[in-house]
Amino acid sequence: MISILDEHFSQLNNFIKDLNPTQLLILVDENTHEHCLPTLLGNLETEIPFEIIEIEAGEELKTLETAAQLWEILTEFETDRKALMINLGGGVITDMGGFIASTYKRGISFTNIPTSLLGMCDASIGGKTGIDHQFLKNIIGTFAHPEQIFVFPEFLYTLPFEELRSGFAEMLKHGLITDEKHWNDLISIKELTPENIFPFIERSMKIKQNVVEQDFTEQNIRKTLNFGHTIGHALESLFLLKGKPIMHGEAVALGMICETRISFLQDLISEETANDIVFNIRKFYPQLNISEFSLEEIVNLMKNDKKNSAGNINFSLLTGIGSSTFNCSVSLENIKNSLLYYQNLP
Ligand SMILES: NC(=O)c1ccc[n+]([C@@H]2O[C@H](COP(=O)([O-])OP(=O)(O)OC[C@H]3O[C@@H](n4cnc5c(N)ncnc54)[C@H](O)[C@@H]3O)[C@@H](O)[C@H]2O)c1
Ligand SMILES: O=C(O)C(=O)C[C@@H](O)[C@H](O)[C@H](O)COP(=O)(O)O
Ligand SMILES: [Zn+2]
Repeated sequence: MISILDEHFSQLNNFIKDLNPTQLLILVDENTHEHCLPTLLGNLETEIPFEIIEIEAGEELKTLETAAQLWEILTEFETDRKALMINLGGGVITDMGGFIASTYKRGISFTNIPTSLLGMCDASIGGKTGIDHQFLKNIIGTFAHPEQIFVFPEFLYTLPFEELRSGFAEMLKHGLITDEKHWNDLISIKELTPENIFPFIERSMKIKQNVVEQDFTEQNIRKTLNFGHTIGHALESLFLLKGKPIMHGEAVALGMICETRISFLQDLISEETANDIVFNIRKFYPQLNISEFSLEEIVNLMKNDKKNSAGNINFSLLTGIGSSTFNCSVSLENIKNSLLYYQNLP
């Protein structure tokens, strides 16, 4: 269940009262510690003992090493199975915290309080938890639902602009795969500010929740939520590997441009529609230089995509603005063409 928090965080307080956990473990990174934790603690009304666990911010820390440290901290705290983990942060914190909670002692309860736009519209919802390993995105993880998700949109006021723009890419994806009106509303935004985005956050959350409810473990339709990620994740991994990490949303925007082009090359959409989509994505995202990466490196990483089966790289593609399909096999030629197309965009 998703609740939009009131100014006193009453829904969260009631939830904790009803659950009555033995301990609260509040996971934050350095930025959410500074910008979001004071608001949470100022509103928390409970006698239940709590511990704050802070990790450094960034995708580079979404690793097995950090996970091991967190499991160790829980054993030091003598955390039992009736504890509640509260993940207060962006997608890195909710992915990592959900993974720790769902594996420690075979699973303790956790709840997500997303603080980034990407977290609110996407990462906190749907129960995909995980960490990266050997630079492969989310390659180790679980499907585990948070008890509840509590959203406080005002947290976005301290989020840096580039992070807001990163989250906006997943919102654009939601429009492209299921809802033309949502897409049109989003591309009409002139300037990416929290106020301009607020009216559309709930729609994105609902789109994600609705898809997940139909296919929690990603056997079919949930794969559409991965549009832009086959190429996006491969490039995100490569940038990470080279020590120049890009934001997840930037990678998704890049991936959506390439995979929109592939949707055209596969005769699923017209060139006019593809160009229109690419034009609108590019209004928000600067071009990334991917010329240092070879096709072979990119395709090798795609071989680890979780949508693949029997050695086939499966893409989720667009069949229009607001409609999509999945399990599409794409020739190496078309993958290459889409990357060259991106590289040569004016
Ligand atoms: N599980 C899923 O379904 C899912 C969906 C999409 C993305 N993801 C994952 O989510 C991650 C990306 O999430 P993200 O973009 O939120 O990254 P993030 O968690 O690294 O947060 C981005 C940055 O913003 C800071 N921050 C967060 N909230 C803030 C606030 N209110 N004020 C100031 N600073 C704040 C963070 O400290 C961090 O530096 C990736 O690892 C991606 O793979 C998971
Ligand atoms: O929830 C989903 O399903 C998604 O695909 C949402 C994506 O935006 C998200 O980045 C997700 O973490 C990707 O999952 P993965 O299985 O490709 O690692
Ligand atoms: Zn994503």
